[in-house]
Amino acid sequence: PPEPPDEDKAAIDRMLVLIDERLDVAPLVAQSKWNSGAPIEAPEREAQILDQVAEDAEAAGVDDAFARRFFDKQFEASKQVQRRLHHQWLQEGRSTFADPPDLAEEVRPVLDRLTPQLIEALADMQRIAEVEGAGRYLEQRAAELIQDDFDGEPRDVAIAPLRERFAP
Ligand SMILES: C=C(O[C@@H]1C=C(C(=O)O)C=C[C@H]1O)C(=O)O
Repeated sequence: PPEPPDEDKAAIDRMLVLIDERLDVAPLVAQSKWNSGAPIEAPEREAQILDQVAEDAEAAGVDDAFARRFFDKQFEASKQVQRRLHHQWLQEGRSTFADPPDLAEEVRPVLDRLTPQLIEALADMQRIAEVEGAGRYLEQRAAELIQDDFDGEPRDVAIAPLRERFAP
């Protein structure tokens, strides 16, 4: 079957690695919220990120609805990891963590640094979605580059907006 050009494969890999990096932050968020008792859902924080996304997406030529849906799914994947971990810790009767990361000072800035990189990667994905073989390559590499924690469910959620857009 046809494969995308090397350059497009590299761009897909970059996107998948960024998704994985973002998912890797979720356990830190979960730890800090476990200690503070802050809710997993932070709608005003999501809205703030989406405002930034709308601006940056326009500048990068990324379709606004695509960018919004993509980030919504990254939030959902992160919250899924957080909920699973809190559930696990509750079952274990875990007490608070000795040295949790600070959400505002340490954890959210990591996510904020990933946001513009993800938008650049989205601009590539928007173009590559039409390339023959891109969907197949995406599927294959997602399994290799993104963590399969919690039966790979957060991974599936995170890549759904790409899957929907990519040609098989
Ligand atoms: C990551 C957090 O938890 C949730 C997920 C978010 C995200 O993935 O960016 C944002 C807000 C919260 O709904 C957070 O509170 O920062």
